[in-house]
Amino acid sequence: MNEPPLVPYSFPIIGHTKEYFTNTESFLTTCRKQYGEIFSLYVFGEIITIIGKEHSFEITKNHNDFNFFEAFRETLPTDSLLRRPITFNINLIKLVNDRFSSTGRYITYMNKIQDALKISIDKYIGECIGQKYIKSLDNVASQLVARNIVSIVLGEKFSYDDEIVNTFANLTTEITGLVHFPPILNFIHKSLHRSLLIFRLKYASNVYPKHRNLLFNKLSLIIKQREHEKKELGDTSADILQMFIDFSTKDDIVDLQELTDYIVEFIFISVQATSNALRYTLYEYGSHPEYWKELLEENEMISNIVKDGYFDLKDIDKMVKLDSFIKETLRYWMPCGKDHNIAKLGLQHKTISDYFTFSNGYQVPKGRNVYLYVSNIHETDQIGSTFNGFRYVGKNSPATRLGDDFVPFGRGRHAC
Ligand code: HEM
Repeated sequence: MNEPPLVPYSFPIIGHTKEYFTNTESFLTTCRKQYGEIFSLYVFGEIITIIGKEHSFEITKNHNDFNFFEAFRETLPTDSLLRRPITFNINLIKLVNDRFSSTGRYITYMNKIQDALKISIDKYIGECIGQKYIKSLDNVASQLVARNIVSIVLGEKFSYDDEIVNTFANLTTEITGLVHFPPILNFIHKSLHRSLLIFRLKYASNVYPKHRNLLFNKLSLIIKQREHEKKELGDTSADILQMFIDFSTKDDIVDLQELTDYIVEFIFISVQATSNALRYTLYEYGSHPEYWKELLEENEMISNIVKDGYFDLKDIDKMVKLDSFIKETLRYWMPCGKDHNIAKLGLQHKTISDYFTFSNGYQVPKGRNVYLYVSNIHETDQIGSTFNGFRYVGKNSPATRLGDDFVPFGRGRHAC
């Protein structure tokens, strides 16, 4: 019997490295024209498979054969750093589902978020009477998001603690900065690249120990304070930190190392993606003055009817133009970011069954890394595709609604 065909793979990337890194988009489009919706490349000693829009849903709908999460755990620096069992991630996801869904308790944090935003805006931007120059939007966006997360997770009091806000803001970027270099050692053996990453993270830089020690020390103080203030704390059911403390408590003793790891992991999942989304939205806003008037009018209209100075979810739902503008930004930029080298590929998956067979008969073997060709799925790779900030107005398609053609938050069982 004939073996079903494996996904065809093209020329080694090394021969085309310059083209690949200088103009990934046109390189991938050329490959797609040549090989179709599924093709593989030989990148730094490893074969990777790339899937365009026609077959992407087969992956996202077949999470039993393709495990995003395993790949996520294998590639996130936290896996090498923390080495926690799978229950650790399950607990974390349970907490996020319970506390952060828009229908659930998220509403409890709305005022905290707005207070934290006001502090950050005053501190990093201030009054804008004339024009202002923001030196690093990247820093400002991470500080804005980090302060919110600190306020929600550790409590409002800590949103004034700049040391802790800085750690929340910088931990992910500084660590991913350390691990972003091409896996050239794959040519010798795959495990060498991984070993080098772990070495760089753990021993060759003090970035991780510095942030971790700060978190550990602050958390031990918080735990001691909580012991004293037990009665005054009252109902802690909306308290995220308490949930992390409960996960880390055995026989009435809090394992502070484990608690610190929960906070580190939470920073990884929440801060960078959100501050990237904010930064990208501001870039698009800045470069499209034609939208300013309408977006401001919508905002002013809703701000004028807000009574106690805080927006609630209903007010925010009324900002349909802003929501559409954000969704269009995410379509262009996420989940990979236009500014990265391998910008157009994202949501890495790994085959976990012996073989995965696509509807066109092609197969990928076990262990193969598969990437979604996101700009193809989002159709931003099409000639003539233009940014249309109000594309989704009146379409009943909010930024949080996922679909086969909109994957910034992933798709399927492990979607954000
Ligand atoms: C604009 C902001 C964000 C973006 C674009 C984003 C994007 C993503 C993406 C692409 C995934 C992978 C989905 C997949 O496997 O298909 C993911 C997973 C996840 N995200 Fe987000 N995320 C954002 C904000 C957040 C925040 C603020 C939190 C926490 C409060 C969070 C918690 C999670 C968790 C727990 C997972 C893992 C889900 C699972 O494996 O079941 N994300 N996110």
